[in-house]
Amino acid sequence: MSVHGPAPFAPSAPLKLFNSLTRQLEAFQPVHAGEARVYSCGPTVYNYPHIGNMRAYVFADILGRTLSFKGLKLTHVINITDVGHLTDDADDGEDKMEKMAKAQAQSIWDIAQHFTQAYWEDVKALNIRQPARWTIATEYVPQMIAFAEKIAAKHCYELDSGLYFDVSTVADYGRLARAQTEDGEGRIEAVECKRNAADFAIWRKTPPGEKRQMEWDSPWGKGAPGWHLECSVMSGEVLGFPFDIHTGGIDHREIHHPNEIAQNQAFCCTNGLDLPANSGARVWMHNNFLVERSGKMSKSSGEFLRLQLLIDKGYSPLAYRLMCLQAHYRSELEFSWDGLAAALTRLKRMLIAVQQLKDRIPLRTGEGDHPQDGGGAPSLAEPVPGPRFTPFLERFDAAVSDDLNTPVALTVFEEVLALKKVDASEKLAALAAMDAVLGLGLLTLDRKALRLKPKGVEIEETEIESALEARKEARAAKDFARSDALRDELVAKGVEVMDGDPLGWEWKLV
Ligand SMILES: Nc1ncnc2c1ncn2[C@@H]1O[C@H](COP(=O)(O)OP(=O)(O)OP(=O)(O)O)[C@@H](O)[C@H]1O
Ligand SMILES: [Zn+2]
Repeated sequence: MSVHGPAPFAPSAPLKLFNSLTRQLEAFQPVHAGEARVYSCGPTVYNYPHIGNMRAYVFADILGRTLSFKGLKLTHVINITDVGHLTDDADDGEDKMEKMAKAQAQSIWDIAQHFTQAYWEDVKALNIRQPARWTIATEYVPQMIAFAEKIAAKHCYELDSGLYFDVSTVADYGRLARAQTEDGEGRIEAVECKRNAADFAIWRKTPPGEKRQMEWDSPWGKGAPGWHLECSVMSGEVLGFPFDIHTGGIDHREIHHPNEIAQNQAFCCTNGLDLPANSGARVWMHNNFLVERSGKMSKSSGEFLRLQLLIDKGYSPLAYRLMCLQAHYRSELEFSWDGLAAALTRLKRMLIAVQQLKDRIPLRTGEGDHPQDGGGAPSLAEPVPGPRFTPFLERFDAAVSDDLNTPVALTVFEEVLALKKVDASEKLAALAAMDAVLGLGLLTLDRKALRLKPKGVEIEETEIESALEARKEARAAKDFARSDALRDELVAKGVEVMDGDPLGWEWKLV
């Protein structure tokens, strides 16, 4: 225990997470004491991610940050699916990657590389922390073959088109899917001779006489792994079964994750095949969809919203991050431009308040008015909020520990932001502790980052500043005709002048 100043806040609220497999909130119990091992289903890199896809990774990031906040050593893995995901999750249709490669007349490897990069750029722009490992599906094919070989005799059968998993060989198949609907699987039997409609290919053979761009030798002939096999293998390989938490979008509750679970049961079945003990992960978590008025945002539907479009229209990606945090991850979130604009305004208010607070903290040693710093410079890196902030941090902790209740956590953050007559350094420290979970980056964010220039606007910031300066002079000289003319000129160039803006933004691009 330190004798110098207050001890750092230690979150102690019990962490409860909603487990889709048991359909209840459960107290989080790490498999390995003091650790949290998390696997998130990554994108299929046949196209740009849309902002709905990115909601899944903002959610996984908040989960990871919360686990770190709770003092657990986090190992987070996100995969990149560059082979094997068919156009229909239920084992039907073409490989998404092959289809795109044909349409673009490019190699699958180039397509994969291009869209993986695009996804990583969005990850960065949204302040999503880098996972411990990105696992690329095509780098794990030998392990996939080994996994399939281990379960083949007891759980699989071979058809001309591939090696199929017999879902009747495991207990309680599809339990995860039934968590959402009781209507049964409702799948289309796409392949003749399957024993059960829900059976799925864990290895797809290359048809005779064909050559695929991505194919590997296997005991079942040349071919490619199935999408579900990939995630079972990469998660088990890197994190070890059972690991703590498996995440994905809510669509994965229907087919992808039930199939992963069936494979994991087959692979882990040392003591029978029961669920949830053999599902491979202790907790299965799913984020709900980002929807538009017309329905779920989907890549397959052609037109979709990319993060870049938001940026082109002048919205900081962090406004979208905040929009995600304003909803609970298990609620549907409807995207609207108005909603995004409101999130941006909220973010601006937060940022201005943080900046005003920072302005109150002297940066140099020896200025004497911060005795609690022991004479050193106030350190943003090692914040220690004093006891005044403990009740707030406790409420923040309770909110995020309550199945990641970010909407409530945000309001606690804003309450602290609004506190008057408190020590500025301590307040900043409390905000830093909370922002480490929210990931808005408010302590280091520059104002300019929130004043992005929409693509269509050609005016430069210096030009705006000098017009504003000239306008100030005109007003001082009571030349209101000139002041109005300057304002109108700016409006014509897409700049709205904000006279009397309490936040001091002065202008914004419209
Ligand atoms: N509209 C959405 N809102 C939230 N999460 C989504 C949405 N659509 C997909 N996801 C999730 O995004 C992640 C990445 O999905 P993936 O790249 O496999 O998309 P996809 O299934 O190919 O595309 P789509 O379903 O959009 O056509 C998955 O966890 C998926 O569940
Ligand atoms: Zn997956």
